[in-house]
Amino acid sequence: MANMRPPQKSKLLKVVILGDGGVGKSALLTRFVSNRYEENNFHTIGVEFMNKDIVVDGEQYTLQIWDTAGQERFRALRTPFYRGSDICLLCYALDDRDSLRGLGLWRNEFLTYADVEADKFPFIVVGNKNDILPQKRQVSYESVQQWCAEQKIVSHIETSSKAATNVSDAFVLGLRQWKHMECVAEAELRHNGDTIDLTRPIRLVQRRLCCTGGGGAGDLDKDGNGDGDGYDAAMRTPSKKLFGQKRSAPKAPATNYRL
Ligand SMILES: Nc1nc2c(ncn2[C@@H]2O[C@H](COP(=O)(O)OP(=O)(O)OP(=O)(O)O)[C@@H](O)[C@H]2O)c(=O)[nH]1
Repeated sequence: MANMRPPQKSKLLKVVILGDGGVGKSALLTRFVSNRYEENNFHTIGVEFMNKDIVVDGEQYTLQIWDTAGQERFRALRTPFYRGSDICLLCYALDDRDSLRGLGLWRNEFLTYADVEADKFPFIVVGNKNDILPQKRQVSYESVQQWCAEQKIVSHIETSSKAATNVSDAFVLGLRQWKHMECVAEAELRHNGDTIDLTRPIRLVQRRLCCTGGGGAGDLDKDGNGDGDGYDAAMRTPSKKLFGQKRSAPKAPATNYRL
């Protein structure tokens, strides 16, 4: 009887993973959601998505994570799914310098089709395969840091889906960046009081928690079993954004697509 608190509502965030074919986008998603790794993955065709519930800084989130096809020939199949995104992971592989060169193109493609403002959107740069031998590395951490600075991207992390290194941290980094940008947007709204959208009173009240978070990345998994590939009720009420999204951008359909 003691613990009768009503269940906390989960915020739904749409995350899109982009990058050249073979950098390990699908492996990253599989490791994060199911804690599995497969050596021989098929190329993704179009898009696929999976859900993952996590708790960060005491708040519950459902991440709806879209894995996209990195091959150019699937461009028309993947781009319609960029709209309504909250976070974008730009991936390259540490043993493939071309995949780093491609990041700018991926970012531009995303900005075009998601219709968001570059400097107000949470991009996370993810260098995958950091388990490789040092002699196989083609991309230095420093060179990517420099590229990120030029693009005004503040979040960069190296991961390994194979060795399960920093994979959850990459998604949490995205979430924290999203939260930070929401706080900034909220502060701007307060500052320009005359432009506050009065149709969103509930959303603004919810946002009081926004800047209060602390804690580390240790509180990730809500359920621990990581099998979040189901269609969650929360998906029918995706959250609205205060930042980044340009006006009148419709949400991508919340359906279980596998093209
Ligand atoms: N060494 C190492 N290899 C990895 C890692 N992640 C993925 N790979 C390898 O890279 C291959 C490609 O991984 P995928 O996840 O299919 O790559 P993708 O980016 O989804 O590729 P597309 O579907 O074509 O866009 C896999 O078959 C693995 O062999 C990693 O962390 N370390």
